[in-house]
Amino acid sequence: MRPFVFVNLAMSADGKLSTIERRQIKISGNDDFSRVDMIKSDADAIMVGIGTVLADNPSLTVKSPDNIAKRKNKGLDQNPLRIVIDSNAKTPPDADILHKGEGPRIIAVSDKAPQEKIEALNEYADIFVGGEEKVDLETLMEALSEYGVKTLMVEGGGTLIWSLFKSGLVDEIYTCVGNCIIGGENAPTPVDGEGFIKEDEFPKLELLSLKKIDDGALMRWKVVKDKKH
Ligand SMILES: NC(=O)C1=CN([C@@H]2O[C@H](COP(=O)(O)OP(=O)(O)OC[C@H]3O[C@@H](n4cnc5c(N)ncnc54)[C@H](O)[C@@H]3O)[C@@H](O)[C@H]2O)C=CC1
Ligand SMILES: Nc1nc(O)c(N)c(N[C@@H]2O[C@H](COP(=O)(O)O)[C@@H](O)[C@H]2O)n1
Repeated sequence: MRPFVFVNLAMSADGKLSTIERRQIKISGNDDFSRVDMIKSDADAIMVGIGTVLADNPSLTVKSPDNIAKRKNKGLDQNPLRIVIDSNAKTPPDADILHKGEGPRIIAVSDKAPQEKIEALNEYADIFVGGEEKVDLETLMEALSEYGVKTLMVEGGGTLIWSLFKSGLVDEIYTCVGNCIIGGENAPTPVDGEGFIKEDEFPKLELLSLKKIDDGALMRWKVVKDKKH
């Protein structure tokens, strides 16, 4: 058993998540930010990689008072469970994700994470330990399911999204294409990592919807399971 996993990302018209300096930038507009807040507030949990925490210092909180009120009325915490994939326990103890907003957090580390760093983070978050070098995402998903997580939103970055696709752990992906060009051959893209080589390994997608949003476009894709092309 694992949660339903959907990725949400914003990329430039030339397919970049950020600049070569990995600096956080606004790619999508206000309507998209409202949409993201809504789907985040409907999710049981939200996940990012440590690369994103170090680059952007996100809080991953629900921002709109209406969305917060809706969660509270359902008896939920103000924010979904926030999860960082962090093999070496490098999350800074003063990171916004650990301090801003109410609600539980999990830092997922691998067996090689230093014990003293785990203990420091354990003051603010539960710790999941699994995987020799990198976090074992499959085992983590099973643990999240047992924890009651039915829907999991993944906010990036490209390295984590690659691992999830490689392990067949993505069900849907929202791609917001903003009206800008970033460029840079080493700038992060939605799916980085090693990349698939053979055509029959490419995850196949079905387009569920396509619409204009702000001055860009929003696509919602379903990952087609067990179909090779
Ligand atoms: N435009 C957008 O929607 C978003 C953009 N970003 C951008 O993405 C960039 C950060 O992305 P990345 O550097 O790719 O970092 P990332 O956020 O994908 O984190 C990857 C890191 O997680 C750790 N990790 C542990 N276990 C892992 C596993 N099993 N699989 C994969 N990673 C594992 C590794 O240390 C790895 O380097 C930043 O520039 C950020 O601004 C991030 C989120 C959303
Ligand atoms: N959906 C979306 N659109 C953009 O234009 C973006 N730049 C991002 N970036 C990611 O969203 C996260 C926001 O964190 P906060 O909760 O607002 O602190 C952060 O991880 C950015 O990388 N997303």
